[in-house]
Amino acid sequence: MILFPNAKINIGLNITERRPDGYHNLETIFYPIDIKDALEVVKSDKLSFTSTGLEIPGLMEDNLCVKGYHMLKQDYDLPPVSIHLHKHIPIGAGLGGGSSDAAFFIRLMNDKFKLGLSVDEMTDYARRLGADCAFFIENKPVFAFERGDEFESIKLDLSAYKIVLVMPPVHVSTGEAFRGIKPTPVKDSLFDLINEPIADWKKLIKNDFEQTVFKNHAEIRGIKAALYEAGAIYSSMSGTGASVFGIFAETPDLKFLEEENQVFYL
Ligand SMILES: C[C@](O)(CO)[C@H](O)COP(=O)(O)OP(=O)(O)OC[C@H]1O[C@@H](n2ccc(N)nc2=O)[C@H](O)[C@@H]1O
Ligand SMILES: Nc1ncnc2c1ncn2[C@@H]1O[C@H](COP(=O)(O)OP(=O)(O)OP(=O)(O)O)[C@@H](O)[C@H]1O
Repeated sequence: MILFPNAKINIGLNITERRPDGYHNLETIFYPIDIKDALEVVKSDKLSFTSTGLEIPGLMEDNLCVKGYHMLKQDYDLPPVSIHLHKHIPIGAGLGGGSSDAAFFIRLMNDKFKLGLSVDEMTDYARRLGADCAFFIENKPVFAFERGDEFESIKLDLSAYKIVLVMPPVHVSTGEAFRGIKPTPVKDSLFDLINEPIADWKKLIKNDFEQTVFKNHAEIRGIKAALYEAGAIYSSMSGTGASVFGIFAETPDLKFLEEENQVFYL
């Protein structure tokens, strides 16, 4: 069975308080985008994981798909499987690529082996693999809060716009981005601000990680400025970075960025 895990962007990201468990409460809007991996799982005589495409850092057993298999195996009588992942979603990009693979793995195993898991049960399993994973079970635009794994539905459709995603040759780890963050309670919730006209988002909707990540990575700040100069209605770093997206009325000419960066016209 083959599925195509997609990436996400964060529209707004406010870190509101530090939690006793060492995580942070935050507010963000998760929005699915059309940059995808390919994930295949077949029955096998032993568990294996292989990948092609982008090199995935870390050991095979640390891959979130393999962690997902061992997690489900504790509760279900699963046969060994061969997992193959073709990695296309940029890594360490703030695009949730690994988290998406993990969530799609849960969805695929539920279908393939008829585990009978509900959406809520799959979401609970996904939460255990990472704060970003749960969103990808339902995989639709949502307002997320707490660790980023509790959701309120929203109506948000950006299909009338052109979204461009720029990925510089830089890797920002989630842990690095959280270091130096000062949690700040929000005055106006993103749940309300997202309903404001998109032309007002530039002054209303912020990503708190920009203040810490831009300090060490001026090139990421530069990309955001370049997207606004190219006519973006709204631009922001996604998640903990390093990718930056721009929302345009028409497809912009960003050839000057394509030399040093991966540019995705979505
Ligand atoms: C910040 C976001 O990128 C927004 O999309 C995500 O919530 C991060 O989700 P993620 O990459 O799945 O993060 P995890 O792998 O769960 O956590 C990595 C590290 O990020 C920090 N972390 C993550 C999420 C969160 N709400 N608070 C945190 O403090 C913790 O130090 C944690 O050990
Ligand atoms: N299937 C996977 N794909 C990519 N990375 C994975 C995977 N499984 C585990 N990882 C590990 O997770 C780390 C972060 O991966 P990911 O690409 O999800 O980060 P990200 O795009 O910054 O996501 P986020 O928005 O959640 O911060 C990688 O450096 C890698 O070591």
